[in-house]
Amino acid sequence: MDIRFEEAEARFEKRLILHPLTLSLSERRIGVIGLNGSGKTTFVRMINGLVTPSSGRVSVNGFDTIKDADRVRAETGFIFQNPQNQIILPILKEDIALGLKSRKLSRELTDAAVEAVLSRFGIAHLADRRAHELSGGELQLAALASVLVSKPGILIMDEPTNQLDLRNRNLVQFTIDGLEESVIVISHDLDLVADFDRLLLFHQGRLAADGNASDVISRYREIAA
Ligand SMILES: Nc1ncnc2c1ncn2[C@@H]1O[C@H](COP(=O)(O)OP(=O)(O)OP(=O)(O)O)[C@@H](O)[C@H]1O
Repeated sequence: MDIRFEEAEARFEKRLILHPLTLSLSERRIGVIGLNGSGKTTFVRMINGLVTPSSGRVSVNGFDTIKDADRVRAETGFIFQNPQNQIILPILKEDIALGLKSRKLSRELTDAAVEAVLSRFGIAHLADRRAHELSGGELQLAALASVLVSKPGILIMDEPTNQLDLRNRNLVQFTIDGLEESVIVISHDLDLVADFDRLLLFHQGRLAADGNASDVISRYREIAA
């Protein structure tokens, strides 16, 4: 994974939301923390091109998020804060197959890929269930399957343990820990990111700390106090 921000800033209308930022990301597990409204979601949305820089540049594995938007979307899977918004078709296996549509695979290969990704997350038994019948934790795993079926190398997750009970939260943590893909996770759940390779702390639209987890979490505790 090679993500680069070069003096990249984000504005909504004229308001500066993310101050010009220059950094490179290559670690396998990166956490993004900070107070509500500090700019975390805006930052991760700049990585997959959902938010484009109003000046400066963002690139993912050498692809510019504006000029090569399609390539950037293919490299980065995005799991939104509410996984129910991620699942479009009512039946889970059909929704997951949707992620493979652009590949124009045969029915057999599509079915095999869907089965494989559902098994990977231990939810093959939910293949024929309706998405709205799933529990929060099952839905979170289903959202992971629906994104990873198209094999993006980078996974971005916005508060993946939000609203989950302890068991499902642990399940999601265990799943993240076992992923071979690079992951960038926004979380207010500090235990989730405490052993990540690198943490970024945002505060008032600026990168306030960047480094190993214990140092950055300490800084966050000072800011929040
Ligand atoms: N589409 C938008 N239009 C205008 N302002 C926006 C938009 N999206 C976000 N903002 C503003 O940008 C700032 C940063 O928002 P952002 O969602 O990036 O914060 P966050 O750190 O992810 O917050 P939270 O922890 O509450 O999810 C906030 O003041 C927010 O109101």
